[in-house]
Amino acid sequence: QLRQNYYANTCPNVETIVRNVVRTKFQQTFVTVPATIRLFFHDCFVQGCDASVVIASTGTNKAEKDHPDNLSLAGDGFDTVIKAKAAVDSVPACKNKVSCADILAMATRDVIALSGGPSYAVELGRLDGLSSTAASVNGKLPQPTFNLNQLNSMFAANGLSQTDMIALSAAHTVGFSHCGKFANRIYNFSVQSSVDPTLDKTYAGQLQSMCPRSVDPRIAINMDPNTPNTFDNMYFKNLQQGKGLFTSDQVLFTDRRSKPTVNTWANNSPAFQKAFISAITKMGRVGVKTGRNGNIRRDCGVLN
Ligand code: HEM
Ligand SMILES: [Ca+2]
Ligand SMILES: [Ca+2]
Repeated sequence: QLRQNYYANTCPNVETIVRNVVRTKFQQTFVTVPATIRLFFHDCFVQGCDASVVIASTGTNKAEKDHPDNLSLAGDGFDTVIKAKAAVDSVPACKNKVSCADILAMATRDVIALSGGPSYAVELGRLDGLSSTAASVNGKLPQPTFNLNQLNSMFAANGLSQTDMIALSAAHTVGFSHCGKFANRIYNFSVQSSVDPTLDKTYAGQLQSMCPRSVDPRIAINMDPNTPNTFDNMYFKNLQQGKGLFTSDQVLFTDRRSKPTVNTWANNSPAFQKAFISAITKMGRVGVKTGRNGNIRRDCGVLN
């Protein structure tokens, strides 16, 4: 059972310590923001929010982070967790008292606020997981080609509603995507149309020029063409204009079941923020480890 102020007696300043590290890192590079948010998402959807995604592979174990779906997780998310853990552990009373899973949850809350998103109280009390395997990632993370039914069923498997799924998808209001993740929408889409007809034509042209056919696979582009560095409700306004980058983004507007929610949040930022806080708080409860199912990792990248 998670709760706010979980560390009030063991490490009362933990939230300040983490926030200071995250702020410094944010000032060094904006990528800290999207990298940390996505890391939290990929952690929670595989074996629950237990920092299993942070574990490094060893000679005998291929860890989650080396599964194809996680190879594009930006290093700055991992770095944020490692640095915050070091700062927490440098306080004697706090040493080995705060889980890596909770540090990731706090850092995610902090980067969202730093980039203009809503501030919220974060629930704590997760233990770190005891295993991490690439095989366990199979089928657990959504693909950019997913339709609404596929998105809904994968989020429902984690106790999240369609409304939660739409709110959480708005995390694509910050950050980057590699060209290969949406190339199918701008080249050879179908027999009828080489470009996905749900994509705005001008935007499709811009995507083609930023991502030519044989582009260097390392090239990444902003997912929000308007406010890439602000955590705002622009994501929904973009969808209304056919500027959703992935099929899984644009479908939220093209499917009549989710369109009303997109329209509401495009016009009402406070309503979006409220829904986002509720959804990310729920996501933070997925598969939480307690008792003998977890521990406090000494090194976030290595199982104790
Ligand atoms: C709804 C289904 C989702 C799909 C299909 C999806 C898919 C993707 C893909 C393909 C990328 C680009 C990765 C790359 O090429 O580097 C991406 C990036 C990102 N995703 Fe999602 N995602 C989904 C939901 C979410 C959720 C729920 C969150 C967090 C709450 C999230 C946060 C992010 C962030 C912040 C980035 C940018 C990462 C960076 O710049 O390093 N996504 N997502
Ligand atoms: Ca996990
Ligand atoms: Ca934005």
